[in-house]
Amino acid sequence: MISLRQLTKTYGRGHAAVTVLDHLDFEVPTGRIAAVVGPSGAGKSTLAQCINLLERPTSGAVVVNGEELSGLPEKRLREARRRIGTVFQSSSLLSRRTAAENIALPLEYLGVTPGEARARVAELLDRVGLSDKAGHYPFQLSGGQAQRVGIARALALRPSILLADEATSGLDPETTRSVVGLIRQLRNDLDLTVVFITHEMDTVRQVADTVARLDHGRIVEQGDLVELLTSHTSLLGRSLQPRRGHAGPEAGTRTWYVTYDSTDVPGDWIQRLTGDLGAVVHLLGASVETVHGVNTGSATLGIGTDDDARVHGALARYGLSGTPDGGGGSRSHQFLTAEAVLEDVA
Ligand SMILES: Nc1ncnc2c1ncn2[C@@H]1O[C@H](COP(=O)(O)OP(=O)(O)OP(=O)(O)O)[C@@H](O)[C@H]1O
Repeated sequence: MISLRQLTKTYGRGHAAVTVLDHLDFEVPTGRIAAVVGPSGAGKSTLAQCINLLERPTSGAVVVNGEELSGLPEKRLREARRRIGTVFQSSSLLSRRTAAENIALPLEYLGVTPGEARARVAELLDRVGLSDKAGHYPFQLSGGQAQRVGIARALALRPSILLADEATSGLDPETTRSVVGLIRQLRNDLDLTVVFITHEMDTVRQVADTVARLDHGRIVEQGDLVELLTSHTSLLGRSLQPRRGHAGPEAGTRTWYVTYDSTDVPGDWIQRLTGDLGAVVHLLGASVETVHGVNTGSATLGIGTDDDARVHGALARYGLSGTPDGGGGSRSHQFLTAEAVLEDVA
């Protein structure tokens, strides 16, 4: 488990002082993957550096499995860092070392014997599916393979916490999916606690158990991923929904923005809604996906009735909530982009 207690980081002094993390409280139980999202400048990188103890917090505590690491003297801090493995954005491999030699680096610093290091590196290469790339140099690896080597290196010293700082940023969607799958697999196998810092909402939906939104140096909203995705009142949940466009309405219909507001929306809800309302229901756009076994998503409909109360009632019957276009819905009821929602709240 990792626990951040009243974590504060201030750069500079006096009039020039900037408080980037402001008495932030955050906890990730053992074996869970917590995504941290937030707008540019919210303090995500600073948070990552305080978690892996590359930066000392100005005040507050970083506690791992009950032990406060942030207050340790320098020598013990070096040892404490071993409990937190970090994967960075560009895997930051040394170009003159092979994949195996890069993974061995933390073991060499620790003074592990060459024989032990070889065995551990072979095991780690196997875990990340790259046993056949041991002798390859970084320029001979794809972006996804390099990131896998970075993950293996982060795990070399058997940390209990894995910190991923924009670890999939810059990777294509297919490679991201495979790296995310690996992280979830490693979490399962090694009971890792994972803090996954990212600005990519699509990745959050694939990787996270829980999501926290950082803003102005504090966690301002957090929750279980599926609960957030099925809550029409959560701005964070809305910002997690995929972005999409939709077709224009046909004459005689009104546009409705509909979200899955329950974990058991029936698959044939559009058909049932049409029957209930006795009116046309045109599908103008939709994005539905299964997240951790639950169907979540949103749709834009053109509905051929002006009886809003009946539409609200019918939607609620199937675990959906909706807002008609121009029907007094606030901006937050429309499908905003992730950035717009995050800025809206800022
Ligand atoms: N060493 C430093 N000295 C002074 N200010 C800093 C320092 N590092 C970061 N900051 C300031 O802290 C704030 C948060 O920066 P940080 O890089 O943590 O945000 P971020 O959420 O990671 O942003 P992005 O998504 O754009 O990378 C910014 O206003 C930045 O200028």
